[in-house]
Amino acid sequence: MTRLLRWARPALPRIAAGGVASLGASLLALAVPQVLREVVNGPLLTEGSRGAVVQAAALVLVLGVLEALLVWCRRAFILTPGTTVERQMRTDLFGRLLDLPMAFHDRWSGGQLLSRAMSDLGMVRRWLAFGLVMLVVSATTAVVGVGLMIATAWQLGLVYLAGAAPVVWLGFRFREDYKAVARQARDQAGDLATTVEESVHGIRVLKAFGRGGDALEGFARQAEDLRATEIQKARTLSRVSFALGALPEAVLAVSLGLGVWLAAEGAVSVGALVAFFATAAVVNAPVERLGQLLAMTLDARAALDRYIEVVDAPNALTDPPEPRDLPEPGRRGSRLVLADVRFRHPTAPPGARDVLDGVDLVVEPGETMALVGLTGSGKSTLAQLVPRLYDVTGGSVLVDGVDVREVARDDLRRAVAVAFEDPLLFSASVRENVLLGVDEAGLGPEAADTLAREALAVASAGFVDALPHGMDTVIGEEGLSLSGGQRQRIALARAVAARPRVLVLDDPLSALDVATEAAVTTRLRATLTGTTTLVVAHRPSTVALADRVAVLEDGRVTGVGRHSDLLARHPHYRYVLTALGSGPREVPAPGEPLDGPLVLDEPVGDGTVRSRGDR
Ligand SMILES: Nc1ncnc2c1ncn2[C@@H]1O[C@H](COP(=O)(O)OP(=O)(O)OP(=O)(O)O)[C@@H](O)[C@H]1O
Repeated sequence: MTRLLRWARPALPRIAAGGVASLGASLLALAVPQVLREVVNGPLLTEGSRGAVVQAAALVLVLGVLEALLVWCRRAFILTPGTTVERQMRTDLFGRLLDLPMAFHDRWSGGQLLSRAMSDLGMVRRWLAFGLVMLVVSATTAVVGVGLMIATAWQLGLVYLAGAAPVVWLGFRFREDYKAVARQARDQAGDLATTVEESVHGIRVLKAFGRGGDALEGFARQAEDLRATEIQKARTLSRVSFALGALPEAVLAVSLGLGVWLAAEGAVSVGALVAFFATAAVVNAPVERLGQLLAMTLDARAALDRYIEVVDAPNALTDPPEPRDLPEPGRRGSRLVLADVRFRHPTAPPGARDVLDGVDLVVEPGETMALVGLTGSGKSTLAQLVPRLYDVTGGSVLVDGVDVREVARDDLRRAVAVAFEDPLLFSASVRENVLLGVDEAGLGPEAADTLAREALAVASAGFVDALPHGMDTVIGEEGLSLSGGQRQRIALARAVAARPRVLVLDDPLSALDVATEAAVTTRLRATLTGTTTLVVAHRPSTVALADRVAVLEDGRVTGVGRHSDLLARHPHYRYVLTALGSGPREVPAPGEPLDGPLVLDEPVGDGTVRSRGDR
């Protein structure tokens, strides 16, 4: 638990003050029996003075009031620091999640991360604010109390102490048993959260395939597993709680018999006997509580372990110690070079070949290069290497001659914008979504507004004007639902608005109909002068956006050239286009066989698209 110091250090003075207050309250409780001893041995048994009894009663009252006051102080001291530590830990976790590379996020499910950020940290806070202090105070009260009991009547005190031996042994056994189930329960709760998250995310698919019942069954099974683990936890705890409750009581029964005999023999005074049992009553409560507190500590430890696993997850994709600035781009734009690039996913099975196996590609300043290859050939992977969402495992990616690993990630990602095929929009207004990659403060609200409008116009997102509040309409998960093509156009506008040096488009027009795609393509070509663009293309109409095409085959680029040239001399390119099968086919003339050759739209120099109807 010492790892918690990293976050708890600023809160330690208040926690320690709370601990001192709590300890004071417990010691005051232990002082009451000592007053009783004096009363019994003095005024009650010998002098019979009424005044002395009243004095003692007043003292007990004062001690009681002080004890209550100190308990209140403990709460006041401890309540805030726990919540502050929790907030800081949660913020650090979120910051870390944003910083960790894609390779980390590929491996971790959303539910596991969510449960670590929420319920695990809640557990740590409760332990810090209550468990830790009570554990220290209970243990100290027990030790001081037993010391007092030995001092009051040593024979009886030693009997009580002998009863502690099995308690310690039980405590160690409990620790071993409980530790494993505490961790298991937290992991299962994380899995359950993952199931909820995935099912809500994929609710459309579940409904469409009528799999709601199966999903519910699977969820119920997981929930039952979690319940069984919680029951196992409770059983383990109840065993030790029973022992911690029953053992001291049994020892007290033996002590009572022995104590009466010792008092009859005159070996201990009646006052000492009364004080011994009154102290034992005070000590028994924290001893009984120890099981609960130990369980809470082990739960908090499991929660902290899970938190630390994320916060301390290794991150190999970091900023260089001395980041370089990208040089000013040339008049025509930036040059993108992939030199002998190799890549394999960290989760790739052993023996699997590298996804990229020595890719060499040069995208000249201001040029638009389409990347074409069979499905699974590594096009998206290659595209993600440019903004450093993954790091190459060999070779290098260079923007204007500088290796992307030598540039600070924020600088690089300002220079390289990406639009993905699956456009993720945040729960925010259209305007905020479009301006995500823009330094709005530096630009001013009016210029930012104009930029957003222009970017939306380039992406042919005129539909935004018809939304209830135009650009201020909230979209995304908690806002208005948009069609796939509408979302793609907003994501494209977001990439365009960032005014990057290098634009990476991972098939961002796939959901558009051919006419809209042609309109977007034409506008993009007119806008992209001075921007170097790499576009992953799945259909010939997207290829039309490009000046040149690169063919990705077996992890290498096996051909680069104009679409028409490649079509003429690159068999794999022809095969890929045929295999994709998404290119427009010419309507066959009456009598012409239906399986005629594929006819592709061909890009012409000025960026417009001409259909090759005259084959
Ligand atoms: N996160 C990942 N972890 C492990 N392997 C992955 C991961 N992402 C992709 N792959 C594998 O890498 C290979 C290339 O995938 P990639 O998505 O780059 O292909 P692609 O050419 O873009 O395919 P498509 O045309 O279908 O979009 C595939 O074999 C895929 O299974």
